[in-house]
Amino acid sequence: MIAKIQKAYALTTQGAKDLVKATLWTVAANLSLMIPVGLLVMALGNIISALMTGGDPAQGVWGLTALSALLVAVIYIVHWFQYKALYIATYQESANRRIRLGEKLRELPLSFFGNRDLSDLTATMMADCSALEQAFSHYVPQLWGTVIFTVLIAIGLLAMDWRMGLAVLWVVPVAFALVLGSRFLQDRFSTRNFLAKRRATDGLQELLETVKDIKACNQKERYLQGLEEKLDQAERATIRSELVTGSFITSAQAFLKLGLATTVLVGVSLLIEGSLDLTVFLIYLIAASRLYDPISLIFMNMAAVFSSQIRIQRMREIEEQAVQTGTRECKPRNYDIVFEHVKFAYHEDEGVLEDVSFTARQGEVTALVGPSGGGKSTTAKLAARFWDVNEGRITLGGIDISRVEPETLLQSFAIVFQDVVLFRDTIMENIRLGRRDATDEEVLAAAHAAQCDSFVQKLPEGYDTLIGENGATLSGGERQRISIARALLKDAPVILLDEATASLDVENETAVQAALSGLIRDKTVLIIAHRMRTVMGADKVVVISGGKVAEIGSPSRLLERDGPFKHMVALQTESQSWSLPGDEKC
Ligand SMILES: Nc1ncnc2c1ncn2[C@@H]1O[C@H](COP(=O)(O)OP(=O)(O)OP(=O)(O)O)[C@@H](O)[C@H]1O
Repeated sequence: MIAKIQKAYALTTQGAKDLVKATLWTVAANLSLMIPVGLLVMALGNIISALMTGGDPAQGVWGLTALSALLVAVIYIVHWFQYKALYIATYQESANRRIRLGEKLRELPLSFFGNRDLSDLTATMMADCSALEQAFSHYVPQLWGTVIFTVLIAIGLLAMDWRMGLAVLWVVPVAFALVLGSRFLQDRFSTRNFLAKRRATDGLQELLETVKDIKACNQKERYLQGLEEKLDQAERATIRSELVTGSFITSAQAFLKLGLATTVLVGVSLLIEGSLDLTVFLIYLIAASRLYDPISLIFMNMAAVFSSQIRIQRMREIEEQAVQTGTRECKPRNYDIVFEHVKFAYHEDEGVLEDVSFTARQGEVTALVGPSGGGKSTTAKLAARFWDVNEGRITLGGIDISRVEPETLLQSFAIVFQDVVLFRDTIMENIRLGRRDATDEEVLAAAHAAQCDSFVQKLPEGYDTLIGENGATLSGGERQRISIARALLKDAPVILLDEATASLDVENETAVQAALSGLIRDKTVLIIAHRMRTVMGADKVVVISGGKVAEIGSPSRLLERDGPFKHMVALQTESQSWSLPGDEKC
């Protein structure tokens, strides 16, 4: 049963067990709320029998008061346990769910992120987790707890007097049928509502991320119009969904109240007939007045649980994604990277690389060059197993990298991308990301070698200065120097440089290149370069064009041929002499 609950609600084993516990405590809490009804019936029974027999109606009042005090304590204790089981366990599960999701995301291949909208993923991590937290602390255990409680009470009512039991209970299955029968409609409208809201949130996030470009293109009005439309759609979808759910739930709740009328009618006729005791009648009247409220609550909880299904489904989708696996030991005989007939596509039928074969040797700089969109970055990222190849294989020192667990493999790589990611932390900690256990002295030495000193010294607290989100307060060149410092600190045997010095001015570029030459000694260096100046010092050039290897050789050998490399060099030399129209006059 635990396994089924776990699957149905995307919970951990402990979460499923806690859910059962919370449900049982909810049953106990609901049953404990019937204690006052029992006490009331006892008190009324005493008074009625005293009045009928001419005795003292106040007789036994102290005993009843003492019993009431005891039972209030019982109610309190039961509710305290219910609270603990409901909330503390749920929040614990919610924390576990977030950690589990985070762990899962860490293990997922980048292909997963390429196919998913990142704001949608953030929403799953934040909004879906919070909504499920609410569902599991409020709705699900309450729902099942109240269902079990209702069944128990119904059995009791039918057993005591089946005629009165039926008079109270006949409305329950009809009202349930109304809510369950409308589930299809409720699901449909709540899914539409969910998707419309998600589109509006995505639109809003996109606006915030691209506000600079929208303003620069003077498209503010057009963009805001689109966003307004999305917000309107979300509003309409919410109203429709609430209307559909509300109509069915309220109708079912109103229908339940008919039971009170039938209880009175049947009870009074049975009393007149003389086949029903007055105390029993009172018990049914009180029971009917207390029973319908929890059932109404069941209907509301059912609607909330139905609308949580889409979130549970999304959570399950992520949890069931296949992860990249492999051995946790990687001892290559050297650090040569060999591409053997590699074929790769990000999406089916959209091939990016086709039969790519080359070797990047340890101790050499291998430059990947070629036209934009040709597949250079893809090639470099495949070497670090960011994705798995579709055909062929890539080896590191003879080991097929698809057999090595990605995190283990990445220990051998230091990577400097074009788009540097920085965290809202001090510069010191941003550099330490290269090697968590590095001492302050080692971090400072790496920063110095990457030419960070010149701009860090101008910051108010030097290396302890906090930088804004993704280093928004730093220039492109400064961000790149921090990224190079990270790579220097990591000091890994394989280095991937994606146009690492692209954002630097000539002075800094020369200095950083000097630092990089120290870093790359005896290592396998795969560099993606757009500027031919960077490439000329490489040992080998691999020209990748249209996803295929167009040429391989040393820069000097390739320059002797009349191939694509020579053509690219000629084009770039030509473009260097290009100037803005009118410059000549200055
Ligand atoms: N994450 C991705 N998902 C889908 N397609 C992608 C992804 N990254 C790149 N592509 C596509 O793969 C092709 C090769 O891209 P890649 O970035 O490897 O080229 P590149 O030679 O490095 O280009 P550039 O010099 O402009 O950086 C392009 O058509 C690109 O649109």
